[in-house]
Amino acid sequence: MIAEHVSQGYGHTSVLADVSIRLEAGTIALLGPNGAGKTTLLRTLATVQPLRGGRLEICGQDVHSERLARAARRSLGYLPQGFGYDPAMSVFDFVFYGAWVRGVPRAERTEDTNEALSYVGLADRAREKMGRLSGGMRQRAGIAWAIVGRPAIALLDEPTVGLDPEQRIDFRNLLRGLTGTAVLLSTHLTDDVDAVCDRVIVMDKGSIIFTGTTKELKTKDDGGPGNTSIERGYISLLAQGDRVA
Ligand SMILES: Nc1ncnc2c1ncn2[C@@H]1O[C@H](COP(=O)(O)OP(=O)(O)OP(=O)(O)O)[C@@H](O)[C@H]1O
Repeated sequence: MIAEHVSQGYGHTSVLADVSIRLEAGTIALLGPNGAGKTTLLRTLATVQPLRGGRLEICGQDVHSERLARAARRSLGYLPQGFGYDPAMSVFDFVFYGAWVRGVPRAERTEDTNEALSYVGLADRAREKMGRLSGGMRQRAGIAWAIVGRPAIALLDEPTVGLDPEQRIDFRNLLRGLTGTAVLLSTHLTDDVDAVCDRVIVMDKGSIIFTGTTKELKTKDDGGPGNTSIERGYISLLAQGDRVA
């Protein structure tokens, strides 16, 4: 996926300005303070919100019309923050519905749903109602929704929010297994970044202020506030932005 000079907003408010990114197989963290524009960027890349400016290419196809966006969604798994679900729906039906939304061919939907449920360790809970799952299991069902049919790209908006430490470790192991998928993971938690991400994008005030490897982010550590090298590197980048502004 390639996004070039993308701008986005709501009504008269401009949120993203001149954002360019390239996603390839591997896990990329999207870090940024509240209101930086992470959700807006993920929604834009997921083609939920049409571009205001710039260009979006998904799997080699320039997505400049609703028809092309619909076709591109076949290659995209998008898990919104606090995703909605019908509590009375079974886990199987929830993920199966994800396959339908994505346009997975009818003949492959059941097998793909079972595969995604096995992947996230919920095969034995397939008949359970969504409303009866624990927070961690519900989040795993969300991941199954996002990866059913093995999309080339998975866009996950704060998937570790509300998970306890053990569930977060589980989640990281799941992500490590998603080889071949380009995963963009929005998070506030810098330990998630160190544990599973190859690359990091840092956003602030609607712009990208850093793109690089986790190792490169650590070199921004200036010994200031923060508990880990990544956290200090991240905080120092945000502070530099504030000094320039
Ligand atoms: N539907 C909307 N209508 C108007 N403004 C919005 C809407 N959604 C988001 N915004 C504004 O866009 C800006 C970016 O919000 P966004 O949710 O993309 O940031 P974020 O980095 O995901 O924040 P958080 O970490 O809190 O989820 C904020 O100023 C927000 O108030």
